[in-house]
Amino acid sequence: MITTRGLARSFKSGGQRIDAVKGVDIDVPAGEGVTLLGPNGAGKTTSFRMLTTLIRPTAGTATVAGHDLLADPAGVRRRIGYVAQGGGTNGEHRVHEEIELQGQLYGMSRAEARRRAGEVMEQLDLTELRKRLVKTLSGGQRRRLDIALGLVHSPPVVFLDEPTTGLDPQSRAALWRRVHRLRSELGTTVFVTTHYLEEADAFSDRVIIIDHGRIIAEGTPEALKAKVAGHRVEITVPIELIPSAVAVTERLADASNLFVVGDSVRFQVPKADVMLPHLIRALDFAQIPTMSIQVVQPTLDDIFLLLTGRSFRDDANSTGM
Ligand SMILES: Nc1ncnc2c1ncn2[C@@H]1O[C@H](COP(=O)(O)OP(=O)(O)OP(=O)(O)O)[C@@H](O)[C@H]1O
Repeated sequence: MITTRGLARSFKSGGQRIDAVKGVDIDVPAGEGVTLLGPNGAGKTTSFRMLTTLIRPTAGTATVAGHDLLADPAGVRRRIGYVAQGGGTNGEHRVHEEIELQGQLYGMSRAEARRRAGEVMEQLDLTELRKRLVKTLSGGQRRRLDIALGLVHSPPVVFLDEPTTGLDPQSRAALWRRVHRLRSELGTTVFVTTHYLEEADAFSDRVIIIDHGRIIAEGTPEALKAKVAGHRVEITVPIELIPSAVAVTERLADASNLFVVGDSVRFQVPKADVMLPHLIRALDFAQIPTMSIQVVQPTLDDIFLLLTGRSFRDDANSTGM
């Protein structure tokens, strides 16, 4: 459904060249739910804007829904739905009017647009809200409307750029459930961007991790996490004792991929239950008071840390997420 080869985009800004996307190869088969996961500025939106014909690539090729991105952008546009960050709805319209207008923009007759609006409102649980003014909708309801607008012309593939940003956890989970339903009932290919690791993990068939404009890993969430063998241990100590805690941990032969994240030392071990008693004794012996010791299953953050040396959360936090 989506194939790209060496897709790249640079921008010129203030006399500088910014290589936002540095040549990515992406393959998304029909019906798959794929997440493009990356920290702020990784190149997610730029990739989406290229694939939805809003900006031209500076290099590379792509086919989207059977149409060549460069040779036939109009063909691509007819076959895709794109739900941008923040959406673009008119607050003064009623929900059903907004969707019907969008349908007419895609060349439908009024009657056809009305029929399709009825269907997508049903699919996204908007029927009860059909008469409401858009400006009175909650954040979650508005995101559902944005998605309805992207689906009105029954595209086989839909691009959702950070669909859950700004929503509370409950609305986020509800939105994902609806997106899932669309996939299973209509077979729609769904390509999503997010910087929420847990959502990428829970809701994707496949995750593509992008960082500084390059794909650094991809696979099912399970396959990606399996690359981090064993358990991850995280010990929190007073910040001035971090170097001593690192030294103690490094002496434990089976600890690997050791990183300092904030006031904690994070590392992997093949078997946490075997090494924890040794670790506790060693920290005690070195007179390092531990505030907490956690043993957790690896997450996608561990993969990111392993590949980049940075914690995904720290990256996201440092840019105000
Ligand atoms: N029009 C533009 N002009 C100059 N630089 C741009 C432009 N659009 C994007 N960039 C830069 O390209 C890089 C990638 O941006 P992009 O918006 O694709 O990232 P993102 O992964 O979507 O980030 P976020 O999660 O914050 O939305 C960033 O360094 C950004 O500042």
